[in-house]
Amino acid sequence: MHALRNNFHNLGRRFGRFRLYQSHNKEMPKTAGIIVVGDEILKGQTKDINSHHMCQSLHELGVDVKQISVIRDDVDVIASETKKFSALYDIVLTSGGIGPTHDDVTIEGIAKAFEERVVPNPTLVELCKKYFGQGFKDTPKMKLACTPQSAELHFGVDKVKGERLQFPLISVKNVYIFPGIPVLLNRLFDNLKHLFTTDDHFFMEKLLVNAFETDIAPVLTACAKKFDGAGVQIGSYPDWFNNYYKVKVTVESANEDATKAALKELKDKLPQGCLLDSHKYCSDPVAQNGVEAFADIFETEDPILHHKIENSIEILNEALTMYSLDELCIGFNGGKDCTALLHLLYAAICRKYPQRNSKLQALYIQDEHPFEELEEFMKHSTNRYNLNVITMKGAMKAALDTLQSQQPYIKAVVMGTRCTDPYSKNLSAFTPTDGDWPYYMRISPILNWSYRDIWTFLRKLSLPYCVLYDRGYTSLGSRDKTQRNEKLRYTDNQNNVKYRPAHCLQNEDLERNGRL
Ligand SMILES: Cc1cc2nc3c(=O)[nH]c(=O)nc-3n(C[C@H](O)[C@H](O)[C@H](O)COP(=O)(O)O)c2cc1C
Ligand SMILES: Nc1ncnc2c1ncn2[C@@H]1O[C@H](COP(=O)(O)OP(=O)(O)OP(=O)(O)O)[C@@H](O)[C@H]1O
Ligand SMILES: [Co+2]
Ligand SMILES: [K+]
Ligand SMILES: [Mg+2]
Repeated sequence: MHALRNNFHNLGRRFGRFRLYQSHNKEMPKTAGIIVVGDEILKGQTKDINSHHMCQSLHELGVDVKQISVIRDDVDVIASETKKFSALYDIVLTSGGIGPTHDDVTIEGIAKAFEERVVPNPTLVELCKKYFGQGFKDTPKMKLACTPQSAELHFGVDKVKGERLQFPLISVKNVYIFPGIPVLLNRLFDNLKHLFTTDDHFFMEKLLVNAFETDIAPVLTACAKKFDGAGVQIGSYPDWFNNYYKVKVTVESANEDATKAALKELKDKLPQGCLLDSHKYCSDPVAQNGVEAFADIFETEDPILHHKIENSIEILNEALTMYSLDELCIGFNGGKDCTALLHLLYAAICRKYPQRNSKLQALYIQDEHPFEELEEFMKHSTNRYNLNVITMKGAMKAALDTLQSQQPYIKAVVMGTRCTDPYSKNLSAFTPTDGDWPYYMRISPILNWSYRDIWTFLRKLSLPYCVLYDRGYTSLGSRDKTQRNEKLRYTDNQNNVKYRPAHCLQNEDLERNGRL
């Protein structure tokens, strides 16, 4: 049975794309199954990243991964799963369980699947001798030199050094046995890609859709059905935190024309206006952080905001000449104003210090009852801008007092205050804190920006902002003292109460309507 299958494989290899696949004999991409072995994964003590890496790489190579199975370190379980996968898929990749200890039984399990014995492999014995010295045979290391009888060895070549890798990948029939340690697995995989390379290639297109999944499901279902025969797969992936679209729809197949046809069908059938223009959306605005880039974008469309941006950048540059990065922090609590400001400050810092190692410091005075969504957004921003967040609890004045004693080198706080904020009418770009506050220099680069300016800036650059602003909040304080803005309330045609996003607020004077 396996000899027969292997013959088909060899045939397939020889004739390129014309391969025979089990019951059907039409042209289909090569299939794969992945078996992840390890008690530690099932116990939640280790997170499996190996299958993810394999799936990514195999997909790039045109291999259709059909299944991942996570199983425990047990000879019989490994044997039965291997037998099943080996018959179902063109290739099988296993991860883990090939070390020297009692719980490493993958080799034994795979041998059992094919009714083979585990025997010393002469090449591996030689290698182990070189690596561990003569005496290794009487130690647990001997286990590393043993394989199922029909095993083949595949030596990778280190792409950088050009040398043969020390240890080979072991395969038995169509099963490739990878080590569980991620760096070893990745090294082997990346240096042995030719084993898995196919003539196929997946053609993927994506649509970013600003509509609820429930509303587009009928169109997706119809399209998936229509193009199923052509091997087109349609995926729908909601993103709860994206501010610009709700669902990413993917269209994919091994045939470029089929992919294009299905894409066109979707574009025609999805509701008007819900597709995001890919030219207007940037998925990684932080990478495009050049200060010049902002200016260009607004120059013709909004010359007034363009001028304000340039002015803000001048203030930031001045701040960066007055204070070192150690002496400076941004007051950042996830609010919209400091989100816009953070992007500007980050760009200015990247320009002044292109080679810097130090992180931008952010001061977060954490409320007793913060919004979960705001904290979530804080975490994302921390990663996105590589921030060093100094979190202080308690009332603002007291928190600043504590900051002074704990981090005495901080001298100035860059803030997203605008002159329409309470008590801020008479602030200027550099104003020390009031007499009854701990002494800091307050730097306010966006004082003269309007509410509208903030939203134009954030949305034009596709910057991520806290999702609460998409749900009717227009200004954020503590959870117990902040509500949605009633000006954004409406009832939809099914009589449900809904709120428009913050950027739709027309009358800017009502920004703080939801603040109690
Ligand atoms: C670093 C820092 C310094 C501040 N300095 C002052 C100050 O000198 N005088 C003042 O009245 N408020 C000061 N505040 C408080 C702010 O003006 C404002 O009340 C606070 O950011 C809350 O704004 P919100 O009510 O819009 O949420 C300061 C806040 C921070 C984070
Ligand atoms: N808890 C805090 N921790 C650190 N900085 C803060 C905090 N609260 C306010 N700030 C600073 O003061 C600025 C003004 O606060 P404000 O609440 O008006 O703006 P925001 O939080 O950015 O947005 P929004 O007006 O939508 O709440 C912020 O942009 C930020 O720089
Ligand atoms: Co504000
Ligand atoms: K889905
Ligand atoms: Mg706020």
